[in-house]
Parts: sequence; C-alpha cells; structure tokens
Amino acid sequence: MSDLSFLWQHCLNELEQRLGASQFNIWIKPLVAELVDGTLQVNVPNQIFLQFIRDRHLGMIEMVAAEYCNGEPPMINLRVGAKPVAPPPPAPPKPKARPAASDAPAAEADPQPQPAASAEKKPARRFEAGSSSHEISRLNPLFTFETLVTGKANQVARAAAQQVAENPGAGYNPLFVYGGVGLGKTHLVQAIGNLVHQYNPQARIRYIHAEKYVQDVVKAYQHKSFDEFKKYYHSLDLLLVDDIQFFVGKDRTQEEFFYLFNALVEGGKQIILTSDRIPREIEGLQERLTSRFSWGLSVAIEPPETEMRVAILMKKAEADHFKLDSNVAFFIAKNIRSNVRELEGALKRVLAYARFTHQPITLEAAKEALKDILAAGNRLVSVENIQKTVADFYKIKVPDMHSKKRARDIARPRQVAMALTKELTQMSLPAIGEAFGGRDHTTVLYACRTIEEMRQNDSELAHQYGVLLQMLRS
Ligand SMILES: Nc1ncnc2c1ncn2[C@@H]1O[C@H](COP(=O)(O)OP(=O)(O)OP(=O)(O)O)[C@@H](O)[C@H]1O
Repeated sequence: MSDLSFLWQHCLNELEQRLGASQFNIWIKPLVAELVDGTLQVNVPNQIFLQFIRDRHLGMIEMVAAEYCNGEPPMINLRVGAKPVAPPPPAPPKPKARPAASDAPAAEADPQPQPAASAEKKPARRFEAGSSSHEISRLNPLFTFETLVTGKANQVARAAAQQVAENPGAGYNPLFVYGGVGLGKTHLVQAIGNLVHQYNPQARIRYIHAEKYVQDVVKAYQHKSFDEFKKYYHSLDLLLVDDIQFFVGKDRTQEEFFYLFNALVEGGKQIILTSDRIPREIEGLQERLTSRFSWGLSVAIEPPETEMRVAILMKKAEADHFKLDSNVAFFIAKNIRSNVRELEGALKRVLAYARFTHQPITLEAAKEALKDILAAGNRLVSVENIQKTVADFYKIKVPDMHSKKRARDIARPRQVAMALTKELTQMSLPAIGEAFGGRDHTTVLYACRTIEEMRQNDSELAHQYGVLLQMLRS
C-alpha cells in the first residue's frame, strides 16, 4: 500500500479536479481527515454535510482513495467532527428572477445544495429545532424539485407542488399529498419547503412529522406551556406536516391542530400535509379536520411505472458518480416494484457489491447482489395471496372471489384481483379464470381491460390499485 500520510492530500487534489471548484469548496474543503488505525476518519461539520457527502460524494472519495492505494483502499469512516472544522457552506445565490414552473427535464438540472430551513438559524426555542428530535424538523437539502424524477405517477402532484412553492398561501391551501409508503411524498413536500426558502430566506418554515407534532402537544400539556406552543406554531409562514394519519386517536392533538389550521389559513399562510390516503379515508380523524383537509387540493402519488423507475435509478446512480448501464437499470426496475425507497435500497446494494468486489456493475453483478431480495419477492405473490389481500382491502369474503355474485361491490374487487393476478404472476388467462371459480378466459380478459380503462379515468380506483400493488409487492 502507498504512503497513507499523503492519501488525503491526493484525494483533495483529485476531487477538486473532478468535482470543479465550486462543489469542491462548498462540500469537500471543510472536511478534515485523519488516519486512525488504518481507517480514514473523515470529520464533517454537521449532519447535513454527513448525509450529503454520504449520498453524493462518498463513492468518488472511495474511488480516488482506491486509485491511490492501488486498489486496496483503507476503510473510510464519516462522522460529524467533534472539533470545529470549517465554516458552514455559503448560501446558494438567490435566483435573480423567479423561474417559471420548470418544465425542464429533471435529469438535465444540476442539483445545487441548499441550506436547511430558516427556522434552523433562529435561536433554539422549546418547539423549534433545538429539541432532542431536531433532525426531523430540518429540510433535507437533497429533496429538491431538481432531484425529483417526474413521470405519470407524480406529474400532477409535482405541478401542484411547484405552484404552491411559487405562491405559498395564495392558491391551494392546504395542499394534501397522499400515496403509499416510500413513493416520494416527503421528497416532494420538502422540495416545496426548500424552494420557498430559496425565494424567501426570511420565511418561517417548519417541516415536521405528525408524530413529532403529537409529542410537542404532549410536552406543552406536561409543561403547561400551550401559550408558547401556540405562539411558535401560529407564527409560521409555511407548515409541512408529514404522515397526518398519525393524528388518529389523538384528540387533544387534533383539537390543537384544528385551531392552528384555522389561524394559519386565515392568516394567508401555507399548509402542506401528507398521508397514506385521502382525508376522508382516514378513519378516526375528526370530521371538522377531514373537511378542512379537503378544502384545498388533494393530489396522489402513484407507484412509478417501469420507465420512471429506470429514470430514478439512473439519476440516483449519477448522483453517486456511477454510470449505470440501461440493461442493469431495467433489471433492477423490473424486479423491485414495491416503492422508490426499496428501489434505492436495491441500487445501493448493487453499487456496494460492485465497489467491494472491485467489479464493474454488470447484469451478473446486479443479479448476484440482489439474489436474496429477489428470491424472497418471488415466493410471495400467489393468486391465493392476491385474492386474500384484495378481499381484505375491500372488506369482502375470500369465497366471493370464486362466487358467481354479480353485485358491483363484489364483482369490481374480483375484477381488480384478476387484473392484479395477470400483472403479478406468470399465470395464463385460462389458469386465472380457473382460480377465480372456473371462469372463462374471455371473462378474465374483459376484467383486465375494464380495470386498465378505469385506472385511466377513475382516480380513486387507480389509487386503490396502486396501494394493492404496493401491498402485494412489499
Ligand atoms: N420521483 C422520485 N425521484 C427521485 N427520488 C425519489 C422519487 N420518489 C421517491 N424518491 C426517493 O425515494 C425515497 C423515499 O421517498 P420519501 O421518503 O419521500 O417517501 P414517502 O412517500 O414520504 O414515504 P413514507 O410514506 O414512508 O413517509 C427518498 O430517498 C426519495 O428521494
């Protein structure tokens, strides 16, 4: 192995050349590295840096370190440095004029790092970022419109989000974003927060997970500090609450949120909410909240189709400085269908496998890296599983899947189950007909076409189908 004392200097020289001066100065220069027992310990100034470096630059750091060490790189350990290392990155330049809602293909944009929301810069208060769980109150600088891949699954939601970011408080209020797990709701709403902050660094923005809001209510209750609680929340310009379904069964929280909602909307302040389902399907939410949540605009995010999954993989790999062949991307996208988070996880696995075995990212490497996940996935989807899942979802009985009953509340779920079986299994149409009470293959074909058509025209059915797909694939 080469002399490690020069390793970091070599990395710095190479990274400066490969990343360019501006990225280098913002993200790499503030890092301080030292060798500890053969491990390259890289100290970063804060959590945001840590995440950004890990997600965006670690691959390249490892690569240049490996080059210096003739393919035998030391372990690299990132951590938030105990010692002050360097000033935080400068704020990105303010846009000269507001860009119009961007139609540019996301892949062409160069995501610029952005600092966390303005709330973070203010002195810590009991209900602000200084609390023990301040992590979740921060906006992730990587969740921007530029890093969000757009496709049929999210184009309406994205357009609405962009409009809200351009004119907060003036249009859709609240904006309610719903969809299954890991489909990009948090990414989208934080992109709004980041853009609002970029336009107006003075805006008081708070992103919060619903569970954290519940905790804040409990804290206010315990400390008898509701005045302070209200003062803080009611002073916000933009409030983003993630996973609002966590309010179910929390009456005091719902009451507080009702007053907060009214105060903010009346004051022309913007509210953005996310949930795994539309407001009226959230059982256990007070009616006055359900109706208010539907005041503005509710937009769905559906599971992405194959091409969009491929585009997401390509973009994520590129951000990690890897070039992904399209056959590898298609392989991953075709096999990991449950949600984008899983897709990202699979990509990370493939990249790590290639990195640690010093192999190029070939189809064979991808198959090897994902073999456990794929084996687990293949075992799960059976027609019986589909029939049970769909029957439970629509609250009908499994035998109704086989029966001749034609009532719509039974026939429609049965058609949905047939379409899902066609999509998720290798079964032929006659075999599917057989599994659904000995029906003819033309009945199955008709069911598949009907559901396909309805998914185009009936957003509720499209959403239900998406949720079922996710449930069955995860
Ligand atoms: N269209 C997309 N383009 C790029 N990345 C995406 C897209 N959709 C989702 N992701 C990525 O997938 C991951 C999961 O997304 P996110 O956390 O926003 O999902 P979510 O819907 O909020 O999930 P949950 O329901 O668990 O809260 C994130 O890393 C996000 O960046």
